[in-house]
Amino acid sequence: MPYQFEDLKKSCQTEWQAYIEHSFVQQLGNASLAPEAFQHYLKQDYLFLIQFARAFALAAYKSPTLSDLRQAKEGLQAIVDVELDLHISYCKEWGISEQELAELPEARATLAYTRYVLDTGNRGDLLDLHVALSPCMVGYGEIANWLNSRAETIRGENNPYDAWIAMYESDEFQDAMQAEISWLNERLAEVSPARFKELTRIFSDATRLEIDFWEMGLKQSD
Ligand SMILES: Cc1ncc(CN)c(N)n1
Repeated sequence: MPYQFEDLKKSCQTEWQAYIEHSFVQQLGNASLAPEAFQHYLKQDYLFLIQFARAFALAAYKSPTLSDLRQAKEGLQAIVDVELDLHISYCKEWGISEQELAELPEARATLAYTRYVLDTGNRGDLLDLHVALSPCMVGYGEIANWLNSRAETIRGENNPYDAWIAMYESDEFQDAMQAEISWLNERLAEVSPARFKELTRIFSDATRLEIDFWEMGLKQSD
């Protein structure tokens, strides 16, 4: 049976669920999250996105084909030209200036997660790198869908975090998520059981680091 992205999720079901349904996410959905926790998260996510852009630049370097190279270039461009600009204006709405963002130190959870992804990509090939990136690229889309499926989730102006949910449920993000799943499914269908086992380690590590990122936001730890 060829492997698929769903099999990566099944290989660490407990961790995946702990990531998607984390208290940070639940509190964001029911509008009970402390604004300070969200601001701390937003600041660190700015630093995260910068490193994430570097990971796409690494994906370009690791691309064996023109089509992979184009995909990496588009990913890099989307983060640098769109996502980071959006993030900076969103931070402004939450009282965080661009100057403050530029001077922030990285929290340990940010350092650990982003450098893990970059190191995995450096040591491995393009598939290793994409598997390390996939909890990030797929998880937030799934989180938005999960929040929307819950009766406890408050949507609209009564939830100050509504715009955050809206961003990840947008067609643009959901399409990028599906494209990533398709790319992975094509490659995973061809790997051996031994190779798949290696990839499950990477996927589970990155998922656990996403959990730590939520924890960092919730506890406002540095
Ligand atoms: C930590 C983290 N993980 C995922 C995403 C969604 N790109 C994000 N913005 N930040």
